[in-house]
Amino acid sequence: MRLVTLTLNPAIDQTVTLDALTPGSVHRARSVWSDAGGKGVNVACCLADWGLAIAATGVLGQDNAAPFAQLLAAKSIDDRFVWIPGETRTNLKLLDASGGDTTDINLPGLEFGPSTVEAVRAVLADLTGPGSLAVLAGSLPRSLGPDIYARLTAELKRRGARVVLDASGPALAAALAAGRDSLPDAIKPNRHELEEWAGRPLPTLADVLDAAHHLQRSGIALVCVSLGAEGALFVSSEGALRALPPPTRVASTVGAGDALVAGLVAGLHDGLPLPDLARRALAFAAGKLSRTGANLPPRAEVEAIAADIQVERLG
Ligand SMILES: Nc1ncnc2c1ncn2[C@@H]1O[C@H](COP(=O)(O)OP(=O)(O)O)[C@@H](O)[C@H]1O
Ligand SMILES: O=P(O)(O)OC[C@H]1O[C@](O)(COP(=O)(O)O)[C@@H](O)[C@@H]1O
Repeated sequence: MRLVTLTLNPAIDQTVTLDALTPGSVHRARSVWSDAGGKGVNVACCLADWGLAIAATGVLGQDNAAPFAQLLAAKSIDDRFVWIPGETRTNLKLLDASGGDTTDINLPGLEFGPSTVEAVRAVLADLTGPGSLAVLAGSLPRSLGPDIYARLTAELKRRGARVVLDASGPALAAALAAGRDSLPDAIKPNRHELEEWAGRPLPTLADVLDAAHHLQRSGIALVCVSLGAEGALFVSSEGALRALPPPTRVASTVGAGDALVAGLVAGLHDGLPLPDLARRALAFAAGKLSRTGANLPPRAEVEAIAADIQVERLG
């Protein structure tokens, strides 16, 4: 199965560790480090660590290319990015050492026009066909309309590929408003993104489950809702279940959602039944949490984490 990820708005994640984050005051950082990332890049990194052959495409700036070129080469990811003049954005991640919380400041990113979109579409057309799987992930540059994921999903589906979508806001809403044949095969909103789509708060697990069921019945084969430290909920034709994260030493939560998506893809790749797929997804997230950057522990360690993950059937 050919696997490809798309990142239209990648980022260099600059993580700044502070003793404590106090808005409005001067901080002296304890440490700072940078990781080339962005949602599809991170998914590709985790899948490469797991041992799958993977291509990554999207749009990157030529002026700060080195960290991405090095990362993709180091992980043997097939680099199919479209490189354009300018700098890929840097996103700030403020890690508060007192409580362990991370505050994300995500910048808008490089803008580009229709000819760059055409170049990306051509790469996707070249990389996908019947049996392939594409992950479309992350925010969109401001120069693009919110229907880009909906259009790309429809094209990929027509070509016989499966689509996993990790998006938010209007881009997610547009993709979920498509006709049944053009819907993504799997989505992974977090609770907040699902609430935005639903247009109402979803305070209880039953509320989240209702919204996820609604989406699954509308034609999305697999709906996974990530719930941070509370784990994740999975709904497919096999039923609904919740998986609980194992006790984990958290080095960085940045990219945990992307690792979860990578675990879903690895599970879909192997045709796992829903409970095992959920365990694998949570194990990818837990494995990544123990490390900085989009890095997984060795495969045997991830498998051992998966074996211990508690899964409970819902409703
Ligand atoms: N603080 C945490 N403790 C344990 N597991 C976590 C924590 N934060 C995230 N996770 C794991 O990572 C997954 C994705 O995290 P989440 O924050 O929901 O994603 P996103 O970054 O997309 O919002 C969760 O489903 C959970 O398994
Ligand atoms: O594409 P967006 O939504 O702007 O998010 C980009 C950010 O999300 C990340 O991919 C991390 O995402 P998660 O923590 O949700 O897994 C970072 O690498 C990047 O800074």
